[in-house]
Amino acid sequence: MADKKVALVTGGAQGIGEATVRRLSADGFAVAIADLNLEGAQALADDLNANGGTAIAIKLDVSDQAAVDAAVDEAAEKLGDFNVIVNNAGLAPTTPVGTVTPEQFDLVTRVNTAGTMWGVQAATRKFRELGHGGKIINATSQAGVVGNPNLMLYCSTKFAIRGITQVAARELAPEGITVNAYAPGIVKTPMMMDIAHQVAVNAGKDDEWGMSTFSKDIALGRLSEPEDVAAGISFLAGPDSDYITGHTLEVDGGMQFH
Ligand SMILES: NC(=O)C1=CN([C@@H]2O[C@H](COP(=O)(O)OP(=O)(O)OC[C@H]3O[C@@H](n4cnc5c(N)ncnc54)[C@H](O)[C@@H]3O)[C@@H](O)[C@H]2O)C=CC1
Ligand SMILES: CC(=O)C(C)=O
Repeated sequence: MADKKVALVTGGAQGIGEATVRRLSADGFAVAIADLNLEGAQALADDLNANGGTAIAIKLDVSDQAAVDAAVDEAAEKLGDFNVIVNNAGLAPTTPVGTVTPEQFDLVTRVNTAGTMWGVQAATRKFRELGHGGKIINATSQAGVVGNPNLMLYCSTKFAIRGITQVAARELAPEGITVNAYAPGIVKTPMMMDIAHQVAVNAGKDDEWGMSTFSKDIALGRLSEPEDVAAGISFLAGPDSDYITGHTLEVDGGMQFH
């Protein structure tokens, strides 16, 4: 048995994933950073290992089911246990109605929806092998709770991820496995900068204007830092959330109330 609990974070090399890796490491987890961007993941692992943490980097494309299985196996073998998966990797192209192509549909659905499903299945298999429960945490979005203009394809995957979360939560509860999701709002990451840029280009405006169009509905009056979301994920990964499953934690500064 490892002396630290073990978490794997997909898309962990930048943005919300990086903040989550840093937060879970500070919480005492050994962390596997699984990302398409191996160089970024390795640099982050090196930084954590040099500062008292325990981390490994794994090159992973979450749309490849066998690769997700192998990443979970590698994390468990090298870090000595497996307790939490954060299915965080995702793609968010701007797709006004009329612009989605079959190729784009396949790519985004394979990464966001299938990638999450492969993560849920791989973690479940590993928890069963190890003979203990665990925590599965999936990235949805405020755009998985309400439809967002210009994000039809992305929204379809983020709504689907809430469905995956609820089904898995009901099925896996008897095995001591909880399954929850987090729904960030507008977070200052490379993904969000790209969306704001695209919206600005379409309107003939600058990036600052593009980002400001997203901030007007936030009750708390500021955009989200990646660390705000990581704090919510830390709660879902830790013991204080043991009696919560099938839930979507909206970490969005109050973008919608229902
Ligand atoms: N930034 C935001 O405002 C919001 C983000 N989210 C969700 O949070 C999650 C993280 O978002 P950000 O940090 O903003 O994204 P980001 O684009 O800044 O970072 C994503 C990371 O995932 C990796 N990645 C991309 N495709 C991958 C694949 N096929 N396999 C493995 N790794 C892959 C990238 O290399 C990158 O390191 C995503 O699921 C996103 O949909 C949800 C709501 C708002
Ligand atoms: C990227 C995203 O999830 C938004 C804009 O809600």
